[in-house]
Amino acid sequence: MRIDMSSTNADAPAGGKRGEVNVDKVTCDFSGNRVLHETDLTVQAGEFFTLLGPSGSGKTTLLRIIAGLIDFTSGRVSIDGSDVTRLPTQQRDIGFVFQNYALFPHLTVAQNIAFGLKLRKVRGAALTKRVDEILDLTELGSLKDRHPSQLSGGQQQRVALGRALAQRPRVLLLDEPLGALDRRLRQDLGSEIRRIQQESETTAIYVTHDQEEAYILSDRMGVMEAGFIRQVGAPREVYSAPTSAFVANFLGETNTFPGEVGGHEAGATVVRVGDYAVTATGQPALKPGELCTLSARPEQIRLSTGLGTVPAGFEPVADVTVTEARFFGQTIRVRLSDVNGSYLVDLDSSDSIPEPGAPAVMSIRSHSAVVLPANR
Ligand SMILES: Nc1ncnc2c1ncn2[C@@H]1O[C@H](COP(=O)(O)OP(=O)(O)OP(=O)(O)O)[C@@H](O)[C@H]1O
Repeated sequence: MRIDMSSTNADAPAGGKRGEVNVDKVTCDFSGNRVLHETDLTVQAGEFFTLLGPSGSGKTTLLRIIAGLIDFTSGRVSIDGSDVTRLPTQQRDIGFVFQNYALFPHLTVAQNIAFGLKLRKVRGAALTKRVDEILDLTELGSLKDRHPSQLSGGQQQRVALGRALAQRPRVLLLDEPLGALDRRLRQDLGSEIRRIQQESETTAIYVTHDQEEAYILSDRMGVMEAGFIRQVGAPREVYSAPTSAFVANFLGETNTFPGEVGGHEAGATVVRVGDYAVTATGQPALKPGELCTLSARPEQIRLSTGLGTVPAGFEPVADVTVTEARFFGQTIRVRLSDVNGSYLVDLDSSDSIPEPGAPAVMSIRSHSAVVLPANR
């Protein structure tokens, strides 16, 4: 279903979709503490962009600055090329969804959705048509006469989403909207949010600390730490090519090995780890002899019993000892260690389960590990 986007609200800029957001060198201080540092961000019109990061990294602050809810120290926010830095929230043409649904308890689902439209003087047939469109989009038609107290958490959040979209905002801002729901519902409603965003062609900026949610939903994501956006990219790109140890670790389990750059060949970086040499990607500017860290995801690593049994296409990186092996259904999760630290490898569930104390060789798929600057 395509939703009619013709609107009395701000129309699309000539020749394009609406809702491009630009954040330009935004700095924010609270009581003398800097919580955002000269932050730049561009979210394309129609894009689903996620701000992902640990608690306190500045995600909500940045979202609220885009919304116009916070006075910040310096910088500029624009939507569709117009500077909105000094424009009040209600004139920014923005929709919000928060963790606590904030529905009007005395109004039905349909009345909640109609509320903002009525404030904007939408009446009669136009009002009914738009409310029906939103009930279709959010698949709430059969619940339209219920009150919020008669709905599940997931249904209430769909009403909140519908209410936010009813006025065809240029940008939809969502702050941990699935935070109060259980895991299963989070996945289902996450997919729903993505579908609704795509069908309504609305730019979405979504805040979460849950990387799985970010993967499922996002066209691109920005990973935040301590008031900085550390890396921006498509989920797969950021997962497989992190540019810092923080991003590598925050986006999932990873193994790190202290190494030294051996040289560069054919666009790859050869890293020496102890007596071994591994072909990896990233950091072409590091010079031979410079210290670095090699980072590899558990699924990029194989275990073997000796050098003669390293699989084709893999390169040995460390001689280790098995410390623990556990069956996890789809995988066997093996913990290992050597003098440099501990590691994690996922084996296929059909592999044999290694015994604790057994020696093993870890090897990495060629060109799959990432080189990071040392100590980052
Ligand atoms: N009104 C405020 N006054 C003072 N400090 C604040 C205020 N709001 C946020 N902060 C601080 O700013 C920093 C960033 O907070 P923010 O809420 O943006 O983080 P977050 O990444 O969204 O975290 P969470 O996932 O826990 O919501 C934190 O250190 C927080 O304590």
